Amino acid sequence: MARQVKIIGVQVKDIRFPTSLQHDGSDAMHTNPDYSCAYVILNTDSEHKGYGLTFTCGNGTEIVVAGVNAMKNWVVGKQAYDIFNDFASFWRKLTSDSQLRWIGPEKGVMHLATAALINALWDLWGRLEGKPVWKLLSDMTPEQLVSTIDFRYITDVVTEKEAIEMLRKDQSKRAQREKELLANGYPAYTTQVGWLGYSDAKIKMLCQKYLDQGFTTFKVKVGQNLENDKQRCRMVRECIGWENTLMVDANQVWGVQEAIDWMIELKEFKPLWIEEPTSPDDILGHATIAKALEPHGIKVATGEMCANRIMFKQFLQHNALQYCQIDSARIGGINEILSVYLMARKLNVKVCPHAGGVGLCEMVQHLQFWDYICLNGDKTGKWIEYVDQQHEHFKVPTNVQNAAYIPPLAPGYNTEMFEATLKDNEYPMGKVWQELIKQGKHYDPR
Ligand SMILES: C[C@H](O)[C@@H](O)CC(=O)C(=O)O
Ligand SMILES: [Mg+2]
Repeated sequence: MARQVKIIGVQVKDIRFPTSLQHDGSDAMHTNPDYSCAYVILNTDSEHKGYGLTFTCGNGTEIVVAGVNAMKNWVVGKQAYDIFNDFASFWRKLTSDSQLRWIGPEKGVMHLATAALINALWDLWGRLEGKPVWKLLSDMTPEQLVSTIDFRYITDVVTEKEAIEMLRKDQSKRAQREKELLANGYPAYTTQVGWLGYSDAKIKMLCQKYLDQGFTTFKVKVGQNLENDKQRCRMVRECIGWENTLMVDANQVWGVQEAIDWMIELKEFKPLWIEEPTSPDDILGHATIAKALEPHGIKVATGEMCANRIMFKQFLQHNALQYCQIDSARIGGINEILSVYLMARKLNVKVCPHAGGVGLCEMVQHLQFWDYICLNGDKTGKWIEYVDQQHEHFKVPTNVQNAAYIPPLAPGYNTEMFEATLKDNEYPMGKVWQELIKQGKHYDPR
């Protein structure tokens, strides 16, 4: 019989890191991000807690915090296993609250807040079972796994029955794949060389650093200035050579034709993909770009700002992406992300998770490990993004060795931050922010 563990309280904090000071995380659209998160702590009547977060870029985190506060009554007072044993129904109730859904539905701030809460629930579940989340997922029967997913709006691409069949197909291979993954890890690519605000000297130094660490796949930000993009791509190619892989990321700055024209100018650098070439909502625009760039050998990647499974469904249905970049904190947490993996598998599209942000590397690895063990079994031409930032604030940070993510063994979703981090980085009263505000050094949009 399932244990009785009651959720007795939800705390949510606005945690920010002043990354804009060094231009860490900068791109053509987000020129001054302060990597931040709405950080959720689920208190229970046991010794266990659950920790979850959703990523933000600084200002606005307080709105996501308000979103979590508006939803927390769905969780407080509930038995954790009542949620886990009928997770899809709980997820649907949370995202379909008859009043709150008007300010979504299933998108924007409310869906970020959903992700933070749902991520905390999965962390709690992993801790209660004494398993890292990737293992919790991988040990589920196909029926149990599918019972966590709300299939509303996606059965025209994948039904529950088909999902169970897909998962059953490779059930006998799970143990061998898990062993292989624990031994070799999962390939990572790095974006750390590519933030748009970095100087040439810093980019060259970082290329060498990550080459020395064994990385063979690198991503560079583009889209602000064509001549500057050419110069930086040339410089990065000179550092990493032509045998290694380069991707470029425009973070939505272009219109459709502009994206095509700009990328034809950059094709001499042989980028594998152009990421987020245009508005994240423009499915047919992405399809047009993908078609136009196909003869030039450039694929389209997107997903870090894809609002929900329905948008992903249409991107996948319309060949609007060739690399599907699920994000662990953008759509409504693991339950919804699993449905995207299932659709991508059915339609034969590669998933390469997005991880540029706080805690995203920590979380998203679990999902890709599960995909490898239970669904896909193939790592060829796939990577998990790796950015080398804010890991020191997590109790169990990512472990990337020789450009491969090594599966964590600690229970949970790797989302717990140190107490000192929460105290010092809480916005605006934490020590870090009080000092910056006093010195006038914090980001000011004016
Ligand atoms: C604002 C974030 O750093 C963003 O640039 C991340 C991103 O696009 C990526 O990692 O990809
Ligand atoms: Mg990106």
